[in-house]
Amino acid sequence: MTTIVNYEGAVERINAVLMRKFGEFADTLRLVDLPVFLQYYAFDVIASITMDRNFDMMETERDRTGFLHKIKVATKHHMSFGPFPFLHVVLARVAGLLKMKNPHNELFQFIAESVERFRQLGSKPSENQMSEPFLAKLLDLERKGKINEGSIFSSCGSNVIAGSDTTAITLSAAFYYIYRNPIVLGKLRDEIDARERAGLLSNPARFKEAQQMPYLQAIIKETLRMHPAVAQMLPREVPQNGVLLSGYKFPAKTQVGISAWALHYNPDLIDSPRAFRPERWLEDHGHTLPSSALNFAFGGGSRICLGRNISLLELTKVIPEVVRHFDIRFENPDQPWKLDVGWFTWSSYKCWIEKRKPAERAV
Ligand code: HEM
Repeated sequence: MTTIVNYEGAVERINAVLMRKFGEFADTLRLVDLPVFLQYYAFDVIASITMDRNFDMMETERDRTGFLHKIKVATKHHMSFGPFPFLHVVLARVAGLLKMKNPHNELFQFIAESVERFRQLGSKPSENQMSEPFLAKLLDLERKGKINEGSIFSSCGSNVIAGSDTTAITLSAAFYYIYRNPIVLGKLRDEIDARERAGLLSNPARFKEAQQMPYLQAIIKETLRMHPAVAQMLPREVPQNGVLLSGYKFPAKTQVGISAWALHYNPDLIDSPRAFRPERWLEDHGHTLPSSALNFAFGGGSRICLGRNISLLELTKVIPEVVRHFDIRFENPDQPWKLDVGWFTWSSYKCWIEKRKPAERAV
């Protein structure tokens, strides 16, 4: 987590844009497609952390680069053909014959421009950068001969592809659950206001301060349990000599795995799995803490998500800021959100953003 705090400046800069845009939405009474807008946010923030540049998606309120759409198309493709890896070779040949472009070409172009810019700057962060971007660290490793240019491209590309939709989906779920549950919203606001009064919460919240807020952290855990962004089974290959799992013997090279959704909603592991109850993660609640198996949104073992701490930095910083200053009113409060399940579990809902009334703030 210590290295992650290096990226706090980048997150703060992008959060300031989000807060300004929310203010504009409130002033103009706009009905907002929040999950889509949060995708713009997540793309801008991960690009800023990685390359000290952003895609200006929030400012322009559109998928300016087309990356968002292309990543969605690519993940739908992986969803359909992932279980049949041999088909990738055939499809890649067909795409080549049809002269179809790689959907990630523009992203690699964007990365190439950023690498070039950093090389010219001598890897120095720009003036308004409070912290060292990920790319500067990669170029440093390259200079020391530890990685090559291919690794720089794949690392920056992975950050954007793996770290944008996932974080946006989790944030959309967090706001959905918080604002659909007035008791949860009230408790979080009490925590925020009390900390602010005690001088323990800056404006905007520092990561270290918000990490010390038990209810906020319980909300993040419960959101990741209720709505893991990756819906697919996370596959692993059984090693030589096979393996015994739950009394079943699996031979070497068998693909085994589980989806976080199957685990997180397993009634043998958790009471009322469909209820959003952050309290279940709080130790002083007189019950046993949930099993660590219910913490599988980032996967596990040697292939566990490499960006989990970055996304926890983003969630921990942005949720209290929004809740402190804004209310959310849903277009269809009596209907559940719509879900689009593929590789990821995208959600869809519209809402009005409203400024929180000063009288409600006990500060
Ligand atoms: C809430 C947000 C996120 C969720 C729910 C999430 C979820 C996941 C999951 C389920 C995996 C597969 C793990 C496994 O097979 O055990 C994964 C892998 C990965 N994630 Fe994330 N992720 C998130 C954010 C990020 C961010 C922000 C980044 C980059 C900055 C990132 C980078 C990666 C990478 C590089 C891998 C591949 C790791 C490997 O195969 O060794 N993720 N993520």
